Amino acid sequence: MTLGWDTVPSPYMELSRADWSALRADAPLPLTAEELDALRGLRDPIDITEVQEVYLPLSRLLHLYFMAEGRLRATLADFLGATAERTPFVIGVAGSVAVGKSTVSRLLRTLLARWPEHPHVELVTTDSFLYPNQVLAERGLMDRKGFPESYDRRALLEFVTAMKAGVPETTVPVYSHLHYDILPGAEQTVRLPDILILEGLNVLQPPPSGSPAVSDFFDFSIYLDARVEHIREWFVERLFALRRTVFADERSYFHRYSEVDQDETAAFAHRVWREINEVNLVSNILPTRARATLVLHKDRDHSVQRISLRRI
Ligand SMILES: Nc1ncnc2c1ncn2[C@@H]1O[C@H](COP(=O)(O)OP(=O)(O)O)[C@@H](O)[C@H]1O
Ligand SMILES: CC(C)(COP(=O)(O)O)[C@@H](O)C(=O)NCCC(=O)O
Repeated sequence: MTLGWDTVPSPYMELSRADWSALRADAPLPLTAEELDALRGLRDPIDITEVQEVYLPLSRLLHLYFMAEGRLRATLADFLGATAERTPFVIGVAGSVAVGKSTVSRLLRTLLARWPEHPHVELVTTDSFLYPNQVLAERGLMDRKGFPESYDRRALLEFVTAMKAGVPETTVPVYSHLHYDILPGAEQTVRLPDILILEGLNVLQPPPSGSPAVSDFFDFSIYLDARVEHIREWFVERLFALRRTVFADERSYFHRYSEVDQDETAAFAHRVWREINEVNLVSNILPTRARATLVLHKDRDHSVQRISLRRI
């Protein structure tokens, strides 16, 4: 295991997949292949071996951090002569469009809820805090969906603050990928969890000067990383898969792309990637990778081959 300095001092320890997978120890596999199928995102090839070798060690590490955080809270309560407050353990999951954040977040939600303590786990995605298309259009941001300025950052910050302050129940808006917009009047109820997973492109974004960052509330954060060329391939392949499935629905914002030919679909996919998602990745998302507690580096076949873990 290479836990020492390489050539340049780094805040991270680098682990190979083999070293990391040994750290599963005896953590049991609490998931069937059928359950994994139900969690898998479109075209994500994740299988049970990947869960055993990559995500069970992660679940074990998160469990240790979660328990340690509980002890730290008890210590603070002792100091204050008070009883420990019920505060969720907050995990951020960041990374590019199409890198597989939703699969990893849903998988973690299931694995963590099956710990011996049966914690209540809530998963919230930051698309809930995107401005509705009407507001984005008024501000000239329709081609900037997913960029930091396309989110109601104040509302997102208020939500995480409320969670950490122990507010028993709160609601957040609902974003529909089918409609490509916030659904008017719809809301997701979030009951105060033991663990909150907050997933989104920009969850590790530094704050605009003078205000706190969402990530200030994280107890642990995960950045899902891959080479830009590979993510582009995944994005384009996924768009072709969406064309055969979701876009075929007449209510889909992108319905017309289920009817145009392959070349037009390919041109559209490459344009959206090049002009929106790659620009956002390179200018806003990648620079936040260095802020994560853990970085999972995915290969072209989506398997995680290297893990960077922040020293403490
Ligand atoms: N245009 C779309 N129509 C329907 N579903 C979509 C569309 N774009 C993305 N999705 C789905 O939304 C989820 C989030 O996608 P994305 O933000 O790219 O993150 P990631 O791929 O990292 O999970 C994925 O499950 C994806 O399949
Ligand atoms: C909805 C998204 C901004 C992701 O939002 P997140 O939950 O990561 O905040 C993204 O999936 C998206 O739709 N981007 C717009 C460009 C595109 O259609 O790929």
